[in-house]
Amino acid sequence: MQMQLQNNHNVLIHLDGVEKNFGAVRALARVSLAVPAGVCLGLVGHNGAGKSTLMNILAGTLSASAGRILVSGDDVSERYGVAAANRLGIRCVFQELSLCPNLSVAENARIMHPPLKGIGWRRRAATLIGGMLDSIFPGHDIDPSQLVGDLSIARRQMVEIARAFSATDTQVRLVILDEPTSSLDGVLAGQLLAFVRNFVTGGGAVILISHLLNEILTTAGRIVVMRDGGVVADRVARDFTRVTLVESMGSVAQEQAPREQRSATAAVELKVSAAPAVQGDATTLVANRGEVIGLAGLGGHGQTEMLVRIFHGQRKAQAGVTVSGSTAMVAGDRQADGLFPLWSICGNATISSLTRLTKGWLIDPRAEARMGEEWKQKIGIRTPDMANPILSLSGGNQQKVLFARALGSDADIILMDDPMRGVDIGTKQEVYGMLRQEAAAGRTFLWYTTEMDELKHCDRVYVFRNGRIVDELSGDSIIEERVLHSSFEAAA
Ligand SMILES: Nc1ncnc2c1ncn2[C@@H]1O[C@H](COP(=O)(O)OP(=O)(O)OP(=O)(O)O)[C@@H](O)[C@H]1O
Repeated sequence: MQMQLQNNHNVLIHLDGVEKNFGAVRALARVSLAVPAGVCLGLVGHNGAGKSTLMNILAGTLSASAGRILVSGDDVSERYGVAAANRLGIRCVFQELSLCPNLSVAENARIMHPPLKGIGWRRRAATLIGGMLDSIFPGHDIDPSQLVGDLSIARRQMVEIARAFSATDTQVRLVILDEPTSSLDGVLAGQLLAFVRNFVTGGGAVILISHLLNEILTTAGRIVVMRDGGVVADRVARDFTRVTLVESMGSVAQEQAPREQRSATAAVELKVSAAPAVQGDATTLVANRGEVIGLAGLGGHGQTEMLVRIFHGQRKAQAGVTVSGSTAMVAGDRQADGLFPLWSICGNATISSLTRLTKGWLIDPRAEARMGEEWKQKIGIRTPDMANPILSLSGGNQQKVLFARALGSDADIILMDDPMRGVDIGTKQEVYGMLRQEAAAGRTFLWYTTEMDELKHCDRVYVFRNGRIVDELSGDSIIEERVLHSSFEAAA
């Protein structure tokens, strides 16, 4: 099989028996992978399975501890790195976005394209990136002269993707997309996946990493499944169903039952009442004790601002916002708003519970470690030691820590800003169960999600458009068509 792959001219690059260790952690154990041209290769696996590590080796940003890298049958392991990958036309869109926030969109494009120099380079860089944004995301509203730091996380992700596909002197042959749609709403994700299908039809190669299995099943021609640092399946996509894919990842496919209706006789206790700053009519978002309230609509239409308004409303009076109880927030942009990058995993998980963990004037380190350990087990944080740095965790495991921080706190109201970004399917199912239990015990959740499937866990859903609430759905009316209809119709 391996010989076959090496001799196959269609194979762009071949990793053979690649290993990677981070201290005592074996991230990759003898992984072999052939990347063919003209194919979208789907790469799936649980959080911490080794997907990003493998892609970093392919992109040249990490070197393997052992194993070989073959290009057109030649062993290039000794001289492989970022420069070699660039020469080969291999690009990577990393999970943690890598744009410089203090530079404009065009200037960020220039960093990847040294040929854009001399008089007028800024204009040419703007034309290059603007053109690629138009091709991938028709109708986008990103101006190449905008500062990246001023863009929402979704727009940053779009720029990063467009930059990876744009070419000057080297033809783009392989683009690695590590959870590219994690911050995009359904419409933008659809545009990207359509572009990917076109790109591979034209002979390019894409490796698509995603925890959204529908994306993988509808876009990939071949699917590779990783588990615990190894490849456990590598087959044509049509050989998989959603159920067999989940099973090969080591999880059990559970049909998501819709949330049970709350009893009509349950006592109603208002926890949050809030109107968007630009609402302009009497519509108000209302959340009662024990309710799970969804915030939906196209990305960037005021949902995050609403959550932030409620979060601040608990601390400082704000017009149109009433909050009865304490709040905790699970941030959507974990890099910018969520994590303390220099702290340990345990420190990050327990920071919102310090009052409970303090003895006298000091934090009790044993109580803190106990709480960290408890959440490690409860939510499955994959690490040998909770005292390790937070950045030693895979992206999805970092996100689990943010959940642990909020759910482990005493807050009555949990605000969640698209909180399942990068979380694997097995963990998601456990978290949904936890949310139901916590809601039944009296906690209130306000949950902005870009995943339609998650709305069925909500009691009521508010659809946002242009910063305003344009629809309120409950029970059987929480269906995708209705959400999409409201998201678009209201614009007319
Ligand atoms: N810099 C690092 N230091 C220590 N351990 C690391 C480092 N980077 C990754 N690891 C470990 O390597 C393993 C694989 O991580 P990797 O990021 O490749 O997983 P992944 O499959 O991409 O997960 P996710 O779906 O959460 O993104 C994990 O156990 C992770 O904790």
